[in-house]
Amino acid sequence: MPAKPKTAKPTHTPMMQQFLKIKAEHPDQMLFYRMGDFYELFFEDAKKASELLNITLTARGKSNGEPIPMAGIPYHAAEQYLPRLLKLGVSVAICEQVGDPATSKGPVERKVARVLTPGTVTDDFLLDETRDNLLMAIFQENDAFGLAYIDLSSGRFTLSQLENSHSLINEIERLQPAEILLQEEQNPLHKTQHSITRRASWHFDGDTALQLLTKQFGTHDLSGFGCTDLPLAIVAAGALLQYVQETQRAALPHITGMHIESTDDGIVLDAASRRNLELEQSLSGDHKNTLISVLDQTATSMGGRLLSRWLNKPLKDQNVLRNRHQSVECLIDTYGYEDIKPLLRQIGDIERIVSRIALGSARPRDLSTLRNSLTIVPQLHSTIDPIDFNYIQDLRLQIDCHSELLELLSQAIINEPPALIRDGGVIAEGYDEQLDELRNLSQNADQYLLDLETRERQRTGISTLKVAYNRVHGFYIEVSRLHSDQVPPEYVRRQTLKGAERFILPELKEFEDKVLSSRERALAREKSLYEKLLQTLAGHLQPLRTTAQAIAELDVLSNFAERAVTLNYSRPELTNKAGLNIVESRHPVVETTLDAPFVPNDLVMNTKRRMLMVTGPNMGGKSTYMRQVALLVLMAHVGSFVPAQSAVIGPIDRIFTRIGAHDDLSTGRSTFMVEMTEAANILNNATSNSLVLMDEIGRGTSTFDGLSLAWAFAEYLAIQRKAFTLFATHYFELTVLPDQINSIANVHIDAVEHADKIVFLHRVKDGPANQSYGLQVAQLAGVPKSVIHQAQKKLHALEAESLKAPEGGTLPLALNFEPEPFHDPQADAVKAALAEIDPDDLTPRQAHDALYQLRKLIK
Ligand SMILES: Nc1ncnc2c1ncn2[C@@H]1O[C@H](COP(=O)(O)OP(=O)(O)OP(=O)(O)O)[C@@H](O)[C@H]1O
Repeated sequence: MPAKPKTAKPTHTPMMQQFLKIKAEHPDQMLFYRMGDFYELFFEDAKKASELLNITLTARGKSNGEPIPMAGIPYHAAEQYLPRLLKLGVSVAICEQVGDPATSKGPVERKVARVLTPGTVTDDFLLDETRDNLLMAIFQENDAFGLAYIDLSSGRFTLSQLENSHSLINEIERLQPAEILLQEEQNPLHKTQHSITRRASWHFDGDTALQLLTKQFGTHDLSGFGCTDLPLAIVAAGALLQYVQETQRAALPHITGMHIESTDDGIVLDAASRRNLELEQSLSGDHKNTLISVLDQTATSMGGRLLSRWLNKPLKDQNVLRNRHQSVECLIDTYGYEDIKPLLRQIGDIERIVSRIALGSARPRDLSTLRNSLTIVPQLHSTIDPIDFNYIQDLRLQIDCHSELLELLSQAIINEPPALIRDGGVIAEGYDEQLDELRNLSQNADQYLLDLETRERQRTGISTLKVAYNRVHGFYIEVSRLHSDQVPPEYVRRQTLKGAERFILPELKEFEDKVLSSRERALAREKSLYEKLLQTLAGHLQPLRTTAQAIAELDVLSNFAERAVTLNYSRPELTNKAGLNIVESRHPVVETTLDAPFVPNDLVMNTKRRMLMVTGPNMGGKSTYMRQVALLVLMAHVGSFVPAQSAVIGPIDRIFTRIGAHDDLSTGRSTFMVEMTEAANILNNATSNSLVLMDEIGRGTSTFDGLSLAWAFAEYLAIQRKAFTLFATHYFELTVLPDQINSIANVHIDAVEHADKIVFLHRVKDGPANQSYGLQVAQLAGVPKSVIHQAQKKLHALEAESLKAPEGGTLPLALNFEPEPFHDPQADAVKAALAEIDPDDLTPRQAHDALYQLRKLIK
């Protein structure tokens, strides 16, 4: 909730009135109000900040008789607190003192200098270098949605139009925006964990959007961007641009156009599949044991972010993918990746630096990093030169040396500049004559003062005379009280202390003015040179950005090359012939976590073998097998090599997964409901080019219902949808399906029983499994022996009954057992022994012995 200060009343101090006026303009942001060396927060903002940041809540003055809640943070600590607030989805308005306190009547003039919101920050310390920071706007009309999103720190601006809320949720899940703009009264997201900013309806207007966008891009209309038939997306883009302009309060020269994204470009992965395949986040919620944790050894943060974008948007275009695969192969063959990597490691985040240059907020170290990075480019060129492949050579051309800029930066910025331009010391000597002169003047002051001190000591004969400086009195001459009567008449007394007296000289005063003003002038000169430098650099945004993007791509490709060599991946072959033929495939993540060797497995699917019914013991490796196929297909479609000996992959349009069961508490859906919703999506949308993973569908309900549903789903997918489906199940009844439907085949994961124990072979073989080994696995898991014993009895009874069932009725389900008490063999033995004992017949000695015997039975 935004802070709601009461309307300004005359009872407020002038400063509080000023605060309330500014706060009224920023009701949705936490207002950091600068007072001297602190940012102060008042009213609700103070309470919220104290809670979120764990800072002390105090009070200042009174409002309507009540103390005003207040909390504060030192201004230099803001960089520690701001990221925490933004991460929690809180937007902040930073209000600075702009007037001079010395000359102000009443409170010093203040203005909001910056508005920081989770989706619009671009400062290094507020961003996660490994991921894009996206601001998204959504506009809804009936069931359709216009979507626009921007990564402000790269200027990448993208639009799309979506047909239903399902696609919208998928896009949000894929993009993970830091902040979402929604029209006030629209609520297409219901409960969401993303940070939402509500905007008034008039921000979502078609005409305004058109005007704003054409003005920003300097175009007559938007036809050049190919979005004229995307009216909803344009509305969203307009609302988004308006918000960015409002929060940045600066020109946005790096936002030069928009890119239209169509869901047809890539392989569609819905939100559930994205989660199930653990691409960037494991099911337990962390980064460990995810696909990206295995695949990402990129050398630059730009490369890391590009890899993440690629993984989240696998492509269908086989030409682009072949280029990537071929590039990876060339980088391996020439060992180019080995030489490129150490060079790339020395390259900074040019992409983000360029955006900060565009926004005028680049810091001195951004410029030195840019300079140091550009210095590496010639070496990078000579490493790439021998690689004889067009695609790589095109990248080389895009990576420009920017020699002019490099020279400019080398001359302008000192080697290791300070973090901020505020105190100067950034511009190098020799860059600007005037600056050098002013600096000389102030630097030579020390020598002048030493000379003056020596001269005056000689002239007055006072050997303890000193020349010194303080902020109140400026430069002065100090003489001990003992000698104060020896000072010459032109000394003007300034201050009398206990043991000393301080004087000034007209000459000293004159010098002081000159030095101090030269310092100020040097600083002002330096700041203006810095501004000019930023402006010059801003004239080269596009070529710099092209360089950054090409470096990022080269990084990802050499990363793929290195991963392929290190992890023994091979180049996939993409064909137009439907099907998958994979030899000796492995799970890219599981294989890195095992101590034992991973057992590789083959997979053959084609138009005659569209569905594989996968059976086998629990823990046998069914889920692993199915997931590894999906991951391998996905990896091939981002340009990576794959963990297999060979892989021939036909066209794939979507990957669907229905794996695992969990309650979706945020939307109030039970495990079974989640399972059925995901299954419904698959049944409705899978095509003959889709890859579908169905893992133990139906287990969330009664056996009859579950089996019937699984059966019907399998039939529908095989006959109606003709999708390439891996269907793992424990319902053995389903293994008869291949007899009825030609395109279904049975495979099973092998296991053997050895000395009463199950041994998992993890090997996929043709045909159905002959046993499920559920009890053995339960035993392995530590289920008490008595329970296993009881289960065995039930199992035998069930099997016996099922054999008696009429022909075709293989279901051992219609059995009606009387509930039986559980038997504990130990308890039975003790009971039997006790029954044997007649207490009246025992001597004390025999009773004692009997007790010992009984005790032994329960060991
Ligand atoms: N091909 C393999 N090579 C080596 N180990 C494997 C292989 N496949 C699976 N495993 C190991 O077996 C474990 C269980 O695999 P998985 O979860 O895939 O079994 P499952 O058959 O799906 O079990 P359940 O039916 O209980 O869900 C994995 O965590 C992994 O450690």
